[in-house]
Amino acid sequence: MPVPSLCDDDRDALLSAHPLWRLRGDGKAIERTLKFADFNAAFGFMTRVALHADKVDHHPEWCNVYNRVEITLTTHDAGGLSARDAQMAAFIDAAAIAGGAG
Ligand SMILES: C[C@H](O)[C@H](O)[C@H]1CNC2=NC(N)=NC(=O)C2=N1
Repeated sequence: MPVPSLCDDDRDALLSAHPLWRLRGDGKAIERTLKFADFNAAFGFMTRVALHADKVDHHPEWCNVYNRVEITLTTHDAGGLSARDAQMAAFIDAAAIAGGAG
């Protein structure tokens, strides 16, 4: 099902509200790298995000190496960024703080 993509102003607002995220070169995604104390903390964070992602049917692209988690958010159904990515970035930022991410 198609999802509306963000206009330029809404994309800029997303980046201002979530300064730890950077716009990917093609403008169609945002990225953040998080570092945790150890693998246990990183995987605990990923588990919380995964359960939430499945509940809201919006799934991150990510990579984990020990205590590092690299996350890309984009909306495939929009061909770029949508409000769903803003909502997911907010959830991830809160979960990152709770998980002690640096
Ligand atoms: C059918 C299902 O609702 C869709 O494919 C959902 C699943 N998860 C998704 N995740 C992301 N990141 N983008 C999507 O467009 C998307 N669409």
